[in-house]
Amino acid sequence: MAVLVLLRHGKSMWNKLNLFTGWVDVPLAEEGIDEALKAGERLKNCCFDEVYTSVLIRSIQTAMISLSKNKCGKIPIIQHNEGKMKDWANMPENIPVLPVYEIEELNERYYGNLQGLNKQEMAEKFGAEMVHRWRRSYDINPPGGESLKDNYERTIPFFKSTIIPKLQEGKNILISAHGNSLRAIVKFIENISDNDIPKFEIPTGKPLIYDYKNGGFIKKSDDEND
Ligand SMILES: O=C(O)[C@@H](CO)OP(=O)(O)O
Repeated sequence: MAVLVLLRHGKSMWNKLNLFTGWVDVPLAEEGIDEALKAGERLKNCCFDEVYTSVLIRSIQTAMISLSKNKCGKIPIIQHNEGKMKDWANMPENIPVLPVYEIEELNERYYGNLQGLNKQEMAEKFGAEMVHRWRRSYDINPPGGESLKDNYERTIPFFKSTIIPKLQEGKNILISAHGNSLRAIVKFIENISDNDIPKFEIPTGKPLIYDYKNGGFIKKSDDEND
């Protein structure tokens, strides 16, 4: 058996300003740092074997800050291209490294022309229903951006080819990513339909914990022990 934890990054500076963010590399707000610490407290006894983030700083910060609370004694080390960084990346044998991989396929959906614009102002300009469809539907693209389906089609092949085999090996995995790349993963593992996915939201900084056994995912309740 293995454990999979999905953690949406804590509130970012642009979440606070209600701006469409997408691939803009915005850091956590103070509130988001606090959420990451609280998530770390909840996960402190979860002994991860590998950690995956997107390449965006808000997901990397959330992973590293939450791991600062971990009691399993491993040192999270962001892995770079071994070829170029081999000497630098080499850690002394006696350090229990927790490898952290930055993965582009885990990025937030690309919000195209909306990035940097205010969500409320866009609702006033284009209508609340239209903006809700851009934000939460499965196959409607925001102007110049990715639909959730596009996001799914880049995130799930990575999840199947890299994460599932690790879980099958019994490795405990933390994925620190974004509202929409994680909605894609939850859609896949919980088999949520295209019609139902618009109703599904993932709050910032609140871990979703699954046991993985016999090829299936069993969601754990918020207060269940690890
Ligand atoms: O703007 C974004 O990148 C995302 C997440 O903050 O927004 P939404 O939740 O509306 O998809």
